[in-house]
Amino acid sequence: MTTRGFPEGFAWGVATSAYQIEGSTAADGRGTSIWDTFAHTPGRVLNGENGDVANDHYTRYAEDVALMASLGVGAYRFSLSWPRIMPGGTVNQGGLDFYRRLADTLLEAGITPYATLYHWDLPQELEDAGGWPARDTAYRFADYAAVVREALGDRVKHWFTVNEPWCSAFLGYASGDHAPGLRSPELAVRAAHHLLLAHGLAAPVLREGDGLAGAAPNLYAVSPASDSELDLDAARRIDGLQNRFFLDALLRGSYPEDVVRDLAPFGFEDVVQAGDMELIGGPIDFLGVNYYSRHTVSAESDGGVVATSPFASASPWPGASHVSFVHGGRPVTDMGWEVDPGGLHEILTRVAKEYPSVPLYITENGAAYVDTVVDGEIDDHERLSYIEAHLAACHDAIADGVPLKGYFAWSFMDNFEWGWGYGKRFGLVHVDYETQKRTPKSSARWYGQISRQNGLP
Ligand SMILES: N=[N+]=NCCCCNC(=O)[C@@H]1[C@H]2[C@H](O)[C@@H](O)[C@H](O)[C@@H](CO)[C@@H]12
Repeated sequence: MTTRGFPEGFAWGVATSAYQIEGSTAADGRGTSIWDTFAHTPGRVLNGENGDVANDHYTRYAEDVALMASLGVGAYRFSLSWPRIMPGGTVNQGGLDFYRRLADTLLEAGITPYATLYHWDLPQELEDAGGWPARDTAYRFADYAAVVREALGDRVKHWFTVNEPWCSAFLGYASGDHAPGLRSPELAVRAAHHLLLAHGLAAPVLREGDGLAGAAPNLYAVSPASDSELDLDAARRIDGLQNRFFLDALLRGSYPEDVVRDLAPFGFEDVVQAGDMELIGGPIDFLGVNYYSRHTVSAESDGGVVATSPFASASPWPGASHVSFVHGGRPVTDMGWEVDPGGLHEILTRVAKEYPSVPLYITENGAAYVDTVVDGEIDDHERLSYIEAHLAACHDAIADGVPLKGYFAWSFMDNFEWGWGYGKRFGLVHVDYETQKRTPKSSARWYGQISRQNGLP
């Protein structure tokens, strides 16, 4: 019974990424990625875990697609492994064949494929040549996009260029929490621009013919801890670095002046070259929004950071290291992230109101909670409630005029949670890593029902 229906054709999906689920990291010509290197570096990932096997999705993809179909979801957002497709800069048909098989299996099951080209697994040889701080990497990404478009464009029509460029740039090159694990704000600001330039160069390639493309930034609602001038400025800085830097560039083709000013001490002025912003702000068919939580910030001096790995990190906030993240008094998930569905409504209505109109997808939303298996069943009511509350916020946003076209739950199944390894479970489907057994949690069955009826009770 649906009392809160969603628009006809709304895409109900689940999402994953290559390094987090595929495994088979040396199969069929795959090259090394920066996450292979990072995860195999002692002290970088909790318990020394890595993606060598992960969910063994590379060999079990048909089983996983059948499970998706049985649940009733209609769309699947996955990522392509750049080092599987272009190891050493050369086209690897063995890697492309896997994604041809995966796309064909999805289409046969009536599931629409949405492919992300970059979900953090940069080929190691490109990192060795300078990584995202090096401008040339953006041009290598455009070459990769052309190969992908040519090989898979007959099967895949929906493309996301880069996933969460904020994470790749600031967790990868400033805090060191993510691969390649560097701690240089100067490199991070260069990486942020070149990830957006990569998007700007690749989007026109992916949009040729009947291709549709966008990017998938991670956006947060941001609140000051108080209405003091210092806290208001702290919130401005974090909102600028986290949200407006990416939204302004992608949707207006310019960077916010206050953020450019805050980043000037790190050499940001020298990174942007003539023509870059026209490319970055070029036409897209939709924008993905990854939303998880709200930041509540105060102007403390401890440079507090919402941890993304269990190891000590530097600040991922160049120009705002004096900021501290405070608890807003809301329930938190197993990641320590506050549950705030109102923040999703806030972000969606803000993008719709303040930026040029563009169709939106929720490309990631979900929650990690500790799951307990009882008699082979997992009753993950907290995760189900989290998703239900955020879907209600989506429904309200649509009613308020937001052109929201779909929602992808993060994640289809438990997977490798970056610096935390396998201990943080986001999946609608439970994975027993000893046996690779998949078990739908109560949230999976519930979400499949919502998908089939295209609405909430
Ligand atoms: N300071 N600080 N900040 C902490 C912010 C970390 C933000 N992490 C994400 O948004 C990642 C996104 C990713 O696409 C997916 O691959 C991850 O599995 C999920 C769950 O973690 C989310």
